[in-house]
Amino acid sequence: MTLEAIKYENDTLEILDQLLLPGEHKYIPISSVEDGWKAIKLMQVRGAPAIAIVGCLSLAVELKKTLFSSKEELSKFIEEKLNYLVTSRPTAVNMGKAAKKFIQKSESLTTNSKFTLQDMLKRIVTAIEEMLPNDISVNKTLSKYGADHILQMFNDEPVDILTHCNTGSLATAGYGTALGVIRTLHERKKLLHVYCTETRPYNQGARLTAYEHVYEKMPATLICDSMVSTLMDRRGVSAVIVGADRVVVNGDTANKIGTYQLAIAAKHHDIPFYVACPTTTFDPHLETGKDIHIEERPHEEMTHFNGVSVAAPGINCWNPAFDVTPASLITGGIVTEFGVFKPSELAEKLVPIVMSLHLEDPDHVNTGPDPS
Ligand SMILES: CSC[C@H]1O[C@H](OP(=O)(O)O)[C@H](O)[C@@H]1O
Repeated sequence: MTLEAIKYENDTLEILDQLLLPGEHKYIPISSVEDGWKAIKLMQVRGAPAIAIVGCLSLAVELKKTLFSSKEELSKFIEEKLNYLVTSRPTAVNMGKAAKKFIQKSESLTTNSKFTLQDMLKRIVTAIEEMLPNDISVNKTLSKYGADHILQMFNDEPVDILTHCNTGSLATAGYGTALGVIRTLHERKKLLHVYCTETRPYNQGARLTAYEHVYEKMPATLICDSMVSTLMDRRGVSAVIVGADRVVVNGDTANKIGTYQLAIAAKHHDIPFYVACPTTTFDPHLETGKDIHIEERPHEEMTHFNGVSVAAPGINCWNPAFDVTPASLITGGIVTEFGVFKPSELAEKLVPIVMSLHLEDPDHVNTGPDPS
């Protein structure tokens, strides 16, 4: 049983307030898109997949209690609300892709006269609700591929893994991406030890990943971000696996700040470095990582801890929430639900898959650029 970041039952949406973890385990209601936007912006819920799921479910909740007079009015409402949700956190691509997908679906249903207003509302809400089980299923599939790939590299011997930030059930619908691979290794009794970094300044590792490890009794050790190179030098790890917020066509990857230097250290120590993400985190429209918008967050996240100042008052700060790891440092591969790819394989092998995915939508009518 994993921790549950998102609860959606009987048309009611609640999220685990991750700002309070690990000290307090409290669910808060999300009753509108505005509630969803604020919770994502404040990082009460975070993690690329979870952001998209909570954002879209907040729309579903609001749709169910709003009256519309026409399909055109409904379609306009959906487009406005989804585009607003995308502004909450710009770096992760998942919310933007989900918005494109559902806006296109809404436009298709509006123009297709065989669907009534009620049909359209039901199909949009159902498609949003399906994000939850789909995410868990996709995470379990990619985790299997990732664990298989790592174990194949180490002759099926148990491995030591290093990970960064939080990519587990608190960042997704319930299983996890990089932490999903670690979970699978643990389930197969092939996880010797997992090291998690504290992940300054928001401390997703110390507060969230360590919480998941302890909750599930995984053999885990917390280290400071600054200890990574010494860990690799003095104790050694078999592989590093991290999540992603946006992977682009050449394999460059935006992920939590600190990932880039983790990859440099892994390269120096000849340790395979993996990125694990569902294809909802893959952006087929950006060729390289130089064009990825990196979110900068409030200085207080660096200068204060639980409201207590831990830095010299008045000092200037720079707080980019993410960095971009060049494809050349992702030496293990990019782990997806379609398999593990070298960064150099993405353009030829993954882009066609991702670009065709939306064609499987039964409501898809080619009314504009693909949402992938
Ligand atoms: C599967 S979560 C992906 C990604 O999201 C996290 O960022 P944040 O906590 O700011 O939302 C982190 O970069 C994870 O690797």
